[in-house]
Amino acid sequence: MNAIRVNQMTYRYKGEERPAVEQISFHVGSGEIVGLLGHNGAGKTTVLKCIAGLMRPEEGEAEIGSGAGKGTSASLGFVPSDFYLYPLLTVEEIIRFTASLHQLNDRELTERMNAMLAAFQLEDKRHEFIKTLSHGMKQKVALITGVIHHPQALILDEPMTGYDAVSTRETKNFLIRYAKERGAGILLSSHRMDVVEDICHRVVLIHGGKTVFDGTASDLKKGAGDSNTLEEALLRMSEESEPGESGDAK
Ligand SMILES: Nc1ncnc2c1ncn2[C@@H]1O[C@H](COP(=O)(O)OP(=O)(O)OP(=O)(O)O)[C@@H](O)[C@H]1O
Repeated sequence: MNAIRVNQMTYRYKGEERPAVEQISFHVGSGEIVGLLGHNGAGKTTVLKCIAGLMRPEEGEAEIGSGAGKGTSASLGFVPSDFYLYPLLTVEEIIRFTASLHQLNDRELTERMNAMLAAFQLEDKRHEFIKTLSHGMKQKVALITGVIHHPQALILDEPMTGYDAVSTRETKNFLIRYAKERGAGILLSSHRMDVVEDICHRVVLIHGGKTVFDGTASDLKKGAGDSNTLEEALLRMSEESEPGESGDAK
């Protein structure tokens, strides 16, 4: 079963001659974590926002979830890289507010919130105002708000930017557990290749708005001249895809 299926998706920003992403297709299976990779400007955020329904592709579509929850907002969790949390609410208030949009009952919500605050070592911050938190703490709260309703598909744009080693480990463990225990599909964009190698079952590499690889990280390295690291593989694959792609021809 698929948590996310992207079918021939093309998106062009208003007034732009070239589409930012073109004919992108891939899927994220239930229980699978997929990394969306690519250099700055490759089109990752555009793809994620189209999948999340924040922008309407000019061609193609994304299907979210399966079974009874298919296509409903309950089946999707999205945490953008430029997430916004109202600064004058407390951590608990903002989680409760988000959960109220999904009609969770109070017992369910309290159990989930307590477990997640504990997983991210934020229990002592529950009554603090958002404005008093560090960026890393806010990012974890944003993740909690994106996942509190237990979506089948979780989409995360750069979820671990600027994280220290402890926060990175907490979040990696949380995502691995979430995908496994709930059978959810997670799609995340990241420039953190260590994270991608550790937790992603597959990677999708886009370059100049087009898919240039879909497979495992180790196959990506093998296919890119037996690269030692994922960074090296990315550089090589992107260079190979350069002629005619003109990803920077804006
Ligand atoms: N609002 C916009 N209007 C016009 N062009 C845009 C807009 N937002 C993004 N783009 C262009 O679309 C292309 C893809 O951008 P996108 O933000 O999806 O890339 P990205 O892979 O997420 O990059 P990064 O790793 O830097 O976050 C880029 O060429 C970018 O300049």
